[in-house]
Amino acid sequence: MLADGTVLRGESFGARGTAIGEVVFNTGMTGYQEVMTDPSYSGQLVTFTYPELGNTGINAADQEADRPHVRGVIARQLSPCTSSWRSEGDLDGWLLRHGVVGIRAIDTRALVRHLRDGGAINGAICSDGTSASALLDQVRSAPSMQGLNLAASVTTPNPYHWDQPCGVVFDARMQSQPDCPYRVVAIDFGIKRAILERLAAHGCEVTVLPADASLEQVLSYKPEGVFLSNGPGDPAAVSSAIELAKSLIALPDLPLFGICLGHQILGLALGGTTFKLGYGHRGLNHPCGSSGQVEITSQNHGFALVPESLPADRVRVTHHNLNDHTVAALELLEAPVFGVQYHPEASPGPHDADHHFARFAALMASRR
Ligand SMILES: NC(=O)CC[C@H](N)C(=O)O
Repeated sequence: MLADGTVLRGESFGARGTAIGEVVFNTGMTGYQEVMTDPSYSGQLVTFTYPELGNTGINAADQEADRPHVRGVIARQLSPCTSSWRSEGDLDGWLLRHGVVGIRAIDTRALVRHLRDGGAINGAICSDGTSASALLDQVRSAPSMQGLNLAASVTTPNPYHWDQPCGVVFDARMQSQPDCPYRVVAIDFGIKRAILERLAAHGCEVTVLPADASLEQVLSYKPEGVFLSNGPGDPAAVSSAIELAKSLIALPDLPLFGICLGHQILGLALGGTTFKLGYGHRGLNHPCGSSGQVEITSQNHGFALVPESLPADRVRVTHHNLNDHTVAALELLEAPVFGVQYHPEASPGPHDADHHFARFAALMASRR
């Protein structure tokens, strides 16, 4: 049920119950497990446009966090294959174990057209017999994504260390090992594991700190570079991080790199503002670029920076999303600071944008 009263009927899978959240859609043709475990999807009911989910089961290597973070899953159909080679079992049983409510046999194409025309909207998946009128009341009283700080609910409670690249080596340009690893502090607003793996593949030894880390805490690790992670919710609501970013930008010559929510926080710290996109960018084939250079990118965001709000004398927009010309990446002219709205770590998605990690490593290398 959507907040506008639209009702679609299907069959339950995963856990039974009621899940209320923002209904969005992802157009990727691979990577359902990575999407479901990406903390940036917290609070969302994700409609998968790919018509069949579950054919590769659940695998340890595909986890972006140690549990699913989507609030609910909306599918056309589940794969009938349930063979036993899968390391952690099948999608249905995994969602059940983690209490995530799913619905299948939904006309996902009709639902996506509805969301595309009307915008992302709150909704519910319900398989516990709640009456339609009670459900609609619950959906209509659920908070809007705008103004929600969800980073606090998914960040790590304690600092931890990460220095493991993933087992797969794609291409020599996609890794580098300096004699001594770069000391990086990453602020965790809901960090994906693949980001930590890509930082490690480019020679970083990462200390991950909670979302509310102070400037003193960050500097106590003597970082050569600071990374601001992806994360769920409204970037403008993560005020402590915006203040932290302002202080980091003001330090002389410290490389700073932000991805998705981290990129939005950099823009906000530079005096910019964000707005909510109609239905967001969630998929694996978004063309981004400038000056004739295009990369195909993995995306998952519902907010974006207002281009005119960025101080033109300090900030250069280096990439635009070529579908709608929104801001896709920026750099600060006076300091080694840059952010990308899309996901260079992919997972899932194409690896075209991995060079952003190499750029961060190069900024640190040149300051040694
Ligand atoms: N993947 C992300 O970091 C998402 C950022 C933010 N929550 C948005 O939806 O725009």
